[in-house]
Amino acid sequence: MSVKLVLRILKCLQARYAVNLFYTNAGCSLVALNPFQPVACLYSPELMREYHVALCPQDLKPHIFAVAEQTYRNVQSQIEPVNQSIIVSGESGAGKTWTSRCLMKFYASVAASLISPKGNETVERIEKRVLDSNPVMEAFGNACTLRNNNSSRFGKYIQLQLDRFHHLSSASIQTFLLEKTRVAYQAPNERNFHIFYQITKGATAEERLEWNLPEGADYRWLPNSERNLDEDCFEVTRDAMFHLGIDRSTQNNIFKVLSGLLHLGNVQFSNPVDESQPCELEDNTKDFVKTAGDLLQIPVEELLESLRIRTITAGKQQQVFKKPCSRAECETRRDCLAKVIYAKLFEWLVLVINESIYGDPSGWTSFIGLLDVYGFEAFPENNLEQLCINYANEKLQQHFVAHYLKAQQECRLNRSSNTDLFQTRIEKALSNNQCLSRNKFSKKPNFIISHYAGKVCYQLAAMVEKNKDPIPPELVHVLQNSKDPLIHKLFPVTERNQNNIKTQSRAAVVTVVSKFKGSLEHLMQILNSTTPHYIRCIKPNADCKAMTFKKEEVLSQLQACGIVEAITISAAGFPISF
Ligand SMILES: Nc1ncnc2c1ncn2[C@@H]1O[C@H](COP(=O)(O)OP(=O)(O)OP(=O)(O)O)[C@@H](O)[C@H]1O
Repeated sequence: MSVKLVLRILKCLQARYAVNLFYTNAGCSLVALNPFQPVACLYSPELMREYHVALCPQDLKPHIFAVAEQTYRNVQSQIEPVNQSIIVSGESGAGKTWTSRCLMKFYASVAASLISPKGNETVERIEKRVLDSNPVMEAFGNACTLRNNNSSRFGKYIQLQLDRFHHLSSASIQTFLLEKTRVAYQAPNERNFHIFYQITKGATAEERLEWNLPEGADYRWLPNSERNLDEDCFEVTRDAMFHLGIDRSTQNNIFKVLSGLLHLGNVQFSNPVDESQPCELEDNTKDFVKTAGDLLQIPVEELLESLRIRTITAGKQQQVFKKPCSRAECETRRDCLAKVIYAKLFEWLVLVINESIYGDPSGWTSFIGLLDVYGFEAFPENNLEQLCINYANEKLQQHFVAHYLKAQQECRLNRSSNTDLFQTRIEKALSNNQCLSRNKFSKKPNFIISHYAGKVCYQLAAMVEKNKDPIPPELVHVLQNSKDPLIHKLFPVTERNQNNIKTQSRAAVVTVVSKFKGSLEHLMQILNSTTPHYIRCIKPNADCKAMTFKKEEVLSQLQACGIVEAITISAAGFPISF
């Protein structure tokens, strides 16, 4: 592509940014530069109205409301495909969540139903419930990272469903790939999910007593809690949960379980003197395991056994042996227990939110889908998470290219049982694929994929294990036996696994990739049946500073979101409108 054109695009974006023009049309996409400061009236109700009543919203300044209004009018026009989707993409901190929230507010305002759902004024309006899903999902699914104080650690697709009068009648939410490892591990200078800080900072004296959270107590899984963020506001989360139908007693139950996880994180093991014995508990952590057991309503002996002892069934007689776990295994089990509880809790919350905003399909005739998806990622070390994210980006880019430029790209991913075999299978499956290579100079097993946005080297170590995401059956068993009503609901005893640890361990493993691929394919089917609109969020500088535009950083993002590539493929190039 011509260097001149790239420079022209950059110059244009920079000039506009300098005079507070954050949105620019680039052909079929809207480029959204993050202002990193509040901009007066940029999202006011008056401005929403202006775009809503405009004769031709596209003639007004480029804005996300112009995209939103155009999308809404497409639905009203009833021209096939009636259903619409807005794909909001960009790297961490670029402004996807902010943009999605503003789009939801726009639709909650312009597509507000004239009467309350079910004709009952006391029932919370659907628009409010849809908006209330944001603080709840953000409290449980967002965290402060090096790149963004309020980073979404999951992908989200929300479908706003409209009735035949084009009023918002219901909605549904689908989430992808929650970064559950964060519960038990936070990178230096990063934090755990916001909700943990909200409960430790915002609980009342009475709740502190009940949840066993004394003021100023230290938790290993709660780093950097001295940093106070706007996102630490517990009351907002609680109110939103309440409006979504999660009553105070269930909330109490949730927070108690979360406190149990914090105590679990403080449990430390030490090697036993006699190796045939289970690991010992470090002296200063004995109280933590007891409190964790109390809060999770699991007898402490059972909890300790599930963390320290593996059950093996062997021989013709199917004899059951018990083998003490090593210290590292105990720690992995402790972390796994926390992750599995948190992931199930998040899944359950999404289910509750969906129930609260659900509408019978006979009540809606069209929809507008908003996809807030993590952008292309390339770190010094990349693993399964990046592979999944970049695979999703490949799919979306393919969709973008196919939709506008009718070109094709392919990138494949398989699963296997161990690192070497996996490497061999990848190489075999893709032997004729020029997009695959390997860093032969690295001692670590790896493979490189040439994505549309650049090459990424993936480390194979632990990838296969991460993909299987194994949960020791003893942990499932102990959770199924918990007396806590919420945990009981999250881990029901099914007929298949009742009292049968062996069956659980042999149960078909649904890998992370196969699950992710399945939901992605489902999503792509939906997107393919809609008219797509693209909003490409760009982070003008990595330091999140206002009024700072770094050309190289913007350029690499334009490349990563495919705008530069799209212009390259398109001989004509995209028009840029001011
Ligand atoms: N339009 C905007 N106006 C003012 N500030 C903004 C705007 N968009 C984003 N920001 C600022 O940038 C921060 C990061 O934005 P946001 O959380 O939406 O990023 P993101 O792309 O969703 O990141 P992640 O992928 O990590 O979740 C916000 O917390 C906010 O401070």
